[in-house]
Amino acid sequence: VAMAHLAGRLAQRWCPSSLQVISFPVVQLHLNRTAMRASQKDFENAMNQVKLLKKDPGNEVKLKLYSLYKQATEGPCNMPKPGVFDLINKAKWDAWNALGNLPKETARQNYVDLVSSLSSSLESSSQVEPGTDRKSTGYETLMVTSEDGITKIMLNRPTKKNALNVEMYHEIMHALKAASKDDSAITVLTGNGDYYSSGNDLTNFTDIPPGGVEEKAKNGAILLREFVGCFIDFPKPLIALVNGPAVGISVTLLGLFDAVYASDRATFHTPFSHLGQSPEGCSSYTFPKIMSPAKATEMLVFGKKLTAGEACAQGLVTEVFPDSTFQKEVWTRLKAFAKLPPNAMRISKEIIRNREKEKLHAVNAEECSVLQGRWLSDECMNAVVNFLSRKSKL
Ligand SMILES: CCCCCCCCCC/C=C\CC(=O)SCCNC(=O)CCNC(=O)[C@H](O)C(C)(C)COP(=O)(O)OP(=O)(O)OC[C@H]1O[C@@H](n2cnc3c(N)ncnc32)[C@H](O)[C@@H]1OP(=O)(O)O
Repeated sequence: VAMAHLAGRLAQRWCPSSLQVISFPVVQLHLNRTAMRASQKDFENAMNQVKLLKKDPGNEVKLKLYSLYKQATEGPCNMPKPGVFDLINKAKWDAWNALGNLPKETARQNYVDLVSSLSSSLESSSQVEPGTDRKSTGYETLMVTSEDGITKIMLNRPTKKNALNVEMYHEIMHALKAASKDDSAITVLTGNGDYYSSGNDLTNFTDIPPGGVEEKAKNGAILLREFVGCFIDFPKPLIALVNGPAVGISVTLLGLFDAVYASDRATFHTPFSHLGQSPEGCSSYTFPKIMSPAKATEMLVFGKKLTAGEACAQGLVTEVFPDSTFQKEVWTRLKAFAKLPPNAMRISKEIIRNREKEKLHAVNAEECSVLQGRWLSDECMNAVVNFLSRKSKL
């Protein structure tokens, strides 16, 4: 009740038609002109574009804009944390602080990318006919952009370390289906902020439907099976850019990608036993094949966390880059890949992957059915309650 009350107060303060939160970084603009680099002009243009947005992009996006602006202009957050009752400033502080040591240049680039995706999605969503699926143009939990033959799907809940809530599962499926049909040659999945993803959002376990926990677990297994199925069936080269730590399902899915590039800040952690759960994303099959059964056991059963270098040595990661040059180096490479003949790439992927597809779907079905049982276990319920009560979320 207290949380709902706080959320209500927050919404009331942030829902006026003006872009209250957005206007904050704009009026506080103090550009350090000596530190200008190539993208400074894009950054300034993006700030101007923000002022011209016709639709309110929502609080989550406004916080993101705010935090990227602060990171890009001032660097990592070193302000004292506002008190718990100073809701707006605390939310802003949290968003900024969540960016950790993200380099100023990357923050500036992310700000520009975010504004560009907002401008196109909010403009075109105002043109769609009534009844058209809004998610084909605007996403709540993702930033999807397409240029230079590359569709980029960016997980965009940085203040929650890009944890996958139910909406995000649906939006990723939607974005993958759209990417499989668009005219891009390759598709990239990455994370916004300091994390790639912290895996399944543990609050997914909290809203219990009238049918009780059994119904919840059954629906979860159906959703998970469909979600992983989209990765198994994805027809174009699918590349993960692991920009920071990855946990749980965001790690296991990597076995279904065609290439995995990682920053040296990334770590790979699948604490399934700690959570009373079991492997998914076909990892019970792909990981032993990729890295040997014993190494897979260390990760999937004992929850050993790997560094990017270790994950690369074990074949889960294709190549590791220093964080400071990660974005520049991988995007140069991806742009070159995207110029290759797209049909040849599809066909080559098909011949590499297709003979495994049936097996992967069978593994996926089995893993989901086992997990459905795990979600009802005391071990799992206790682990979720422990995480959520860590900061009095329950
Ligand atoms: C039964 C129905 C299910 C329906 C769904 C079906 C599909 C499920 C399929 C997959 C099942 C499981 C696979 C997995 O992915 S298991 C792995 C789950 N993830 C975790 O256990 C990670 C939990 N998070 C953490 O341990 C830490 O947050 C962190 C990632 C190590 C970061 O620590 P930090 O100290 O740097 O930051 P922190 O303050 O904790 O986090 C910032 C805010 O983000 C929230 N948050 C982070 N991760 C999650 C998460 N996975 N779920 C929910 N919330 C998360 C965190 O609570 C903070 O929020 P706030 O600022 O306090 O509000």
